[in-house]
Amino acid sequence: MPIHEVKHPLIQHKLGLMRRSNISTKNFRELAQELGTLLTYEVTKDFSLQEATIDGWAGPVTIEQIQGKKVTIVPILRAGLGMLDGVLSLIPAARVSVVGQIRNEETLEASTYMEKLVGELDQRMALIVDPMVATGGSMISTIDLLKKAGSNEIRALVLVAAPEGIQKVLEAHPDVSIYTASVDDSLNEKGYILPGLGDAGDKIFGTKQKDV
Ligand SMILES: O=P(O)(O)OC[C@H]1O[C@H](OP(=O)(O)OP(=O)(O)O)[C@H](O)[C@@H]1O
Ligand SMILES: O=c1cc[nH]c(=O)[nH]1
Ligand SMILES: [Mg+2]
Repeated sequence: MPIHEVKHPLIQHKLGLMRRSNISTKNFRELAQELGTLLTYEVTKDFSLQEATIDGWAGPVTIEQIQGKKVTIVPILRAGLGMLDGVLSLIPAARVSVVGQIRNEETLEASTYMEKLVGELDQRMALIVDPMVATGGSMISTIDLLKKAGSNEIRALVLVAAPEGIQKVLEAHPDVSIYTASVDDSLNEKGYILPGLGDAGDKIFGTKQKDV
């Protein structure tokens, strides 16, 4: 299924806390990382296990391991950095491919300003992280460039997604699965998600808090 709205109580509780209008930068940042971790738990649920026999304290023991699963985490700058450490806490050996996308606040079009990808993308699952899918432009542009560079297995972890953006992403890339803490209601006239979180980048980095 390409869209997974993860209804785990911890995820819903923490997302609810992030929606408070008076939340501090510190608290917003902590919750974004924690949700990054919890969504990673969900997105890795179908990773396959292989048996291996190791030396245990009482002799040989058969254990199960995730083997041969290469992953690259792809934070979309800036706001995706706010979830990166949370994802890395569960997949510490993952390589990180950084993509910078900035949305023009007038036209709402995304443009790429940075692209630093790891090698062997055709052999890795790419996990894109960004708190928001609003119009979907930043996500589509990121998936486009990953595919051009060789990615063939892509999943996205987001905190809040608008129905309009989900539809656009899945029309453009039906093979990509999106894991989100919430499918929200709509976009406002400025392209912000309702009820949403406000401007996620500004809240994570402590830059200007504007009314959206
Ligand atoms: O779905 P879209 O309409 O493209 O909007 C979503 C994008 O907007 C935000 O980034 P922004 O461009 O504000 O950059 P920032 O992370 O540096 O604040 C957000 O983090 C997404 O990347
Ligand atoms: O609601 C939104 C939409 C785009 N970017 C954000 O940070 N928030
Ligand atoms: Mg922003």
